[in-house]
This record gives sequence, structure tokens and C-alpha cells, in this order.
Amino acid sequence: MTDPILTVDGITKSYTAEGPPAVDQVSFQVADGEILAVLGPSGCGKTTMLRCIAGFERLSAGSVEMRDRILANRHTHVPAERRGIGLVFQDYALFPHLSVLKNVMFGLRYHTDLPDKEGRARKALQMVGLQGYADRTPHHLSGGQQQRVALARALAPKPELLLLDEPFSNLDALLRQTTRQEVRTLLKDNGLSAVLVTHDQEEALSFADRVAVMRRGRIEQVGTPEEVYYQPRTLFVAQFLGRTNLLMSDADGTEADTPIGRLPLNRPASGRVLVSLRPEHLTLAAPQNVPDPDGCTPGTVIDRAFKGHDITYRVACDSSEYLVHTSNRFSFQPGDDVYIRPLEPGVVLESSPAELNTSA
Ligand SMILES: Nc1ncnc2c1ncn2[C@@H]1O[C@H](COP(=O)(O)OP(=O)(O)OP(=O)(O)O)[C@@H](O)[C@H]1O
Repeated sequence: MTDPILTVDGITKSYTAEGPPAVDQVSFQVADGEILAVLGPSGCGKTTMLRCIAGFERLSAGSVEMRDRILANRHTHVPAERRGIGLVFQDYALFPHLSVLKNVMFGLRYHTDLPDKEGRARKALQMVGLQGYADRTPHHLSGGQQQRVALARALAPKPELLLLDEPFSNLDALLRQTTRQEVRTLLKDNGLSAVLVTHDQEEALSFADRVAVMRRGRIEQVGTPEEVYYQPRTLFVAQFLGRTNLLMSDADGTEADTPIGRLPLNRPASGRVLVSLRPEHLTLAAPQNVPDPDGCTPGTVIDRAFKGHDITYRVACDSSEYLVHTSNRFSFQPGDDVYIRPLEPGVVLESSPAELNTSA
């Protein structure tokens, strides 16, 4: 990693003396200009972690550093307004009676010595493409535009780091997609570093350069979107990031016997292991197109979900069901006999097969 802008080292936050901490020994770094998404289900501690970095919560343990400056540890707690961090929340928290420009200038309230606050605020509005809206009040803007005003307010003080807490979740589906694309482009064009917290897998995968998957106060895996999606380390990550096929398998080195035949593995393993295969890593073929069924498993199509550019099939093989995601060039109907064939190595999960029923 190039020089990290943010180093979070073993931070822990307990609200109560009993029970597990809300944030439990979380460590990660954010590189200069990087967007990191922290992805996890409701209640896993994402907001608490962000509030610890922002300075709204005191740490129970660990440290937060920005560049070489300690923001928080056992002895130090730099107040939020002196951390040089910009914040954008789910509810834009704009003042309805103030103009867009005044709302953005509010972001500069601690910068008492700044000579031209209005000029700075207008530049921030320009960055988010709202220079023509300075005199309007927020309720004359769409949800996406209001969120961009909130972003301009956070950007006006020129923070070194932006923290984004579910910033797109109040927007409807289409606006959410376009707004997050615009915000990503804006962050990238300006070389800004950001931490986004979200419970939305698609948002994390499409918005971030790296994704940290969080569960029960801990980070379970950090990697590029492709790594966490295609090479999940645990059952939780495999299931939280999308649909997957879980195969109880017997591994002997780089291969395993699985319910759908012998399969190469992404890493060597031995004994009883749980193997994950995404639906798009399986394909189907009609029996007449499979002269040599070696490496294929016979099955029957149970149902299909047509999604325009692709189709997801549910296929029964013996007593198990598998999901198979194919392009719409291969079309089968419920009841069709098919062969199911893996296209990629199986991904060995660190989770024990016994966790299969207790992974929530
Ligand atoms: N101020 C508080 N006092 C006591 N417990 C809290 C407080 N804030 C959060 N918690 C608890 O800490 C845990 C983590 O909550 P947090 O809001 O950080 O999770 P989250 O992942 O952001 O969830 P969501 O996506 O639903 O906001 C939860 O069990 C929550 O009830």
C-alpha cells in the first residue's frame, strides 16, 4: 500500500460492561486516494466504528491515526471538529430555512480565520455540480441533489478524509445508482480518500476500491471487490456478498470430491471442508451436447428466473439443489434434463462445515 492516510489499529468500543463490544479490535488502513467500504448487516457496529474515527465516541482500546497524527488512543482524544475529517450521513441534515449556499457555509463554521468562506463554499458547490443552485432552499432540490449539497458541505473545509454513513440509502433505486456513480467519480477526480459504511453489497462492490466485511463488531475479510466476492474466506462472507452454492467436500490437496464431482480448489486443503461456488461459476448443457459426461453431473431444472441479460436456474442433482447463472444463450425449461459443470475452482472456506446451519 502507498502511504496510508488512515490507520485504524485494534479499535474497540464497548457501550456496556456486559456482552461483546460494539466494535471489537478492528484494524485496517486506507491508502491516499482510496475508497474503502465497510460492509455488514444491521447492528454489526459499522456506525459505531465510523463515529470512533470521526471523534464522536471515545475508544475503549486501540488507536486512530491520520498520516502521522494520533487522533485517538488511550491518552489522546482529538475533538471531532479538529480531526480534518468530513462527514456525510444518510439523512442529509440540511437546514430547511437556509439557502443551499448558507448550508454549505455551515460546514466552515469552525474555520473562523478563513477570509473567503463564501468563495470556498461556492467552489464546493461547483465540485458537486450545483453551482446554479446556491440561492435555493433544500426542499426545492431532489433527494440526490440534497445529498450532493451535504457532500459539498463536507468538502468545503477541504478534509483529508471523508466518512460516508449510508449516504445513498434515502434515495430511490435509480437515483441511488446515478448519485453514487457521480460521487465516486468526484472523489476519484479529486484524489479524495473515503470510508463508506453500508449494508448494501452492490453498493460496496461498485463504489469502493476495497471492501472490509464486518460481522459482530469484527472485520472478517478485507480485499478488492473481486477478492471478497470471488474468494470469500468464510461462510459469512460467501453468503453475505451474494448467492452461492455450498458443497460439503472431501479435500486431498489441490482437489476435492464434491457432490458435483471432483473439483480443483483455489488453495490446498485436506479432510472435510466447505467449498463455495458462485452460481456464475457453474454452467448447464443439454445431454445431447455432452458426448463425454466426465466432470459433469446430471440434474433436472426445477425453475428459472429470466433477467434479460442472463438467467438463473435452480437445478436438482440427487437430493441437493444448485443455483446456476448463465447468459441467456443457454435456455432450458423446468423439467429439462441437464448436465451441470463447474467452470472455476471451488473456494475452500475457513469455516467448518458444522457452521453451515449456524452462520447468521
Ligand atoms: N449509543 C449507544 N449505546 C448503547 N449501545 C449502542 C449505542 N449505539 C449503538 N449501540 C449498539 O452497538 C451495536 C452496533 O450498533 P451500530 O449502530 O454501530 O451498528 P450498525 O452496523 O451501524 O447498524 P445499522 O446499519 O443498523 O445502523 C448494536 O448492538 C447497537 O445496539
